[in-house]
Amino acid sequence: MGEVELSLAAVRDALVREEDSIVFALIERAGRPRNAPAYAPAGGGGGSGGRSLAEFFVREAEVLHAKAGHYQKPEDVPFFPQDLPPPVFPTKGYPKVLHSFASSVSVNDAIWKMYFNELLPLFTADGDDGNYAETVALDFACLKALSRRIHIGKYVAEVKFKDAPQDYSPLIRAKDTNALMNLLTFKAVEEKVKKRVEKKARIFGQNVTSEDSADKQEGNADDSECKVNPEVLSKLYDLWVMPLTKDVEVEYLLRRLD
Ligand SMILES: C=C(O[C@@H]1C=C(C(=O)O)C=C[C@H]1O)C(=O)O
Repeated sequence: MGEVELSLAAVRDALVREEDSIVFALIERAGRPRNAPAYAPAGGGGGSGGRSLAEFFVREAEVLHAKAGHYQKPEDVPFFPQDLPPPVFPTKGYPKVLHSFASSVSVNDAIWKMYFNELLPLFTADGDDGNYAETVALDFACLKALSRRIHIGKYVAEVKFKDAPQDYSPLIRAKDTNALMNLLTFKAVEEKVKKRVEKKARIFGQNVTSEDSADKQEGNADDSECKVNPEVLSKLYDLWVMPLTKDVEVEYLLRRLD
């Protein structure tokens, strides 16, 4: 997010753009089999600290990204924030449109568990091709795209609060999590989001040849030919991405009047 003027339409546009990154990242990861050894804790020694290759990779990658100036914005949240180094180069700063605590709101632990325990088995084929280093780099791309999308929920919450402080403030003071959740939920929007990500998976994930029929170009490819099953995208959003985005919204709102 870079805009100073926030509107719900602009924030929703940002969420729509993130869908493309998520669908493409999943398509890329689905090009490899499960590769389970990349997720098994390593034996001691060898510099791994006993961690799995996946965890080792994300920790080391985040150190590099932090040095390059990443993780300054509230929607860019590291999975391992402890002891990250400061940027080595000057960063430009960003417009502060959120409450100052925004950067500390994180649901990355839940995203991490969901990704490795629930999602990976749904969209990767059983198997082991030995390409572990490539595999964990692709996992990092998936995790980053998911985390960014979900933490944009902070901006969604800020806009919703600004649009109706009289509705949100009493619920925030009463710490009424359920009522806040109901107030910020738009079921009709959620249904559209699910349909759209499913369609994106169908269109982005088809095999394109120079002889494609018009049908295929309109997204009517057979689902079994898609690189990621489109229903997995709809399920991912329904069960995890949207609920976690709303958890971010609630967590942000609960502290909005501090
Ligand atoms: C993000 C929003 O808040 C909620 C969460 C949604 C989502 O994660 O896509 C969609 C609608 C709302 O229930 C929104 O209103 O756009």
